[in-house]
Amino acid sequence: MTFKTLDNLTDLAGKRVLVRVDLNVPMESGKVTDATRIERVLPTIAELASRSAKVILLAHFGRPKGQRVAEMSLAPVAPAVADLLGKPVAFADDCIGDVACAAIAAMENGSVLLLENTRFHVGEEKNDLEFAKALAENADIYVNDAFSAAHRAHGSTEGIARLLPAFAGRTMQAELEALQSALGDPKRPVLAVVGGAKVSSKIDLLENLVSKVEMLVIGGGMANTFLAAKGVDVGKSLCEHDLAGTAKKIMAAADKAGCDIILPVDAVVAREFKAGAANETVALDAIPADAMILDVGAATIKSVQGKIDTAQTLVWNGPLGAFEIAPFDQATVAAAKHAADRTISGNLNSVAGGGDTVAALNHAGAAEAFSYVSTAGGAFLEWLEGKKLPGVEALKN
Ligand SMILES: Nc1ncnc2c1ncn2[C@@H]1O[C@H](COP(=O)(O)OP(=O)(O)O)[C@@H](O)[C@H]1O
Ligand SMILES: O=C(OP(=O)(O)O)[C@H](O)COP(=O)(O)O
Repeated sequence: MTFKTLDNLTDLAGKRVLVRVDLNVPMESGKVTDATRIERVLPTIAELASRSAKVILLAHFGRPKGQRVAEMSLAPVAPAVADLLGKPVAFADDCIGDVACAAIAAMENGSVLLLENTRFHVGEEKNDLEFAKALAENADIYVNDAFSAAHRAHGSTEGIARLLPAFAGRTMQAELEALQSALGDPKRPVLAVVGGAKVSSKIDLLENLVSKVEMLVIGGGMANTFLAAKGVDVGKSLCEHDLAGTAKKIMAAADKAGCDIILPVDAVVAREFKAGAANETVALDAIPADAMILDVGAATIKSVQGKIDTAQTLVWNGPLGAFEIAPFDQATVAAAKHAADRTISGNLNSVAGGGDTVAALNHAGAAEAFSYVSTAGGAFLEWLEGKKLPGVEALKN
């Protein structure tokens, strides 16, 4: 590794250490429903606190686009971090300016403070120098432990690393080492499963991914955009119709690269996005105009399991359906269990990543069996493509 780690830091007593963590955790009614990302950053926080630093946590939540959106406040996450850490975590209502400055000035050595969502400021996503300077002026040292946000060139992931002495946290270090050992030279054939809801931010990745893997299953909300591009009427499903051209380009690139793209052949549809909503499994030419696809159907599950059987390596980001609301978790759970079984029997190297994907694997009881579970989704897909991640690059000497 070409960057400095916590091992390169000496005499931390009283130092203000700004630690970028990824607290973009799944939440329901103000409660954290999957704490994996929090658990992963505890070693860095605990180590810095035990070395008497003032530990200032910096993170984003959701995509508020520079606005103060109450539902995207990090305030409810502070007690969840405190519970798992076993010590108090104070909260400041802003990440820069007087509020942040006063909260940091009040810190004792070895204490922990969480600052409000960095994305409440437009300067964060613009990677604005003034915003990064406003963050940096409250600290002596910067530590980045958010591998899962390292594909974003934002003020708190990239800009600030150029303004303060910058170090990789324990999780950043561990994620890069683990991904290299699991996927640096993967056994082939490699199967990628990509689903979920972040269609526009992940679809471009697929164009390069098809030249790195032999098979690509597209499920979840992502599949709807591909189905629509192929002329399927997807009704009221989550779908980015304006990305039809991109979807076609990816299918053409896959053809050229010899990558087998597997799209759903049937769909579970409902008229409401809620647990227990009345639903039916239909063929693709029978999706009602007033319904939405919330999961892939039984025939698709079978086909995905068949692909898992032929793969030596599995890379998975994004659930196959809206797994948080039963019964639309069925395909994700069935595929996860199947991959877990094959991993346990020694036939598959399985790597999964992404905040919701990890939650889905935990929900399926399959996470423990996977060869490696990364906290990162988009970042690990970009890493897999061989792209340089701005948050990692900025840490290099
Ligand atoms: N067909 C679908 N329609 C709507 N939402 C879906 C569908 N399939 C999956 N999702 C949603 O995708 C979300 C996860 O996607 P994403 O954020 O891309 O994954 P990750 O965080 O693992 O990278 C979940 O909240 C899930 O409900
Ligand atoms: O949840 C995240 O990424 P993921 O959905 O790819 O796992 C990260 O916190 C990055 O969030 P972003 O995709 O809104 O920049």
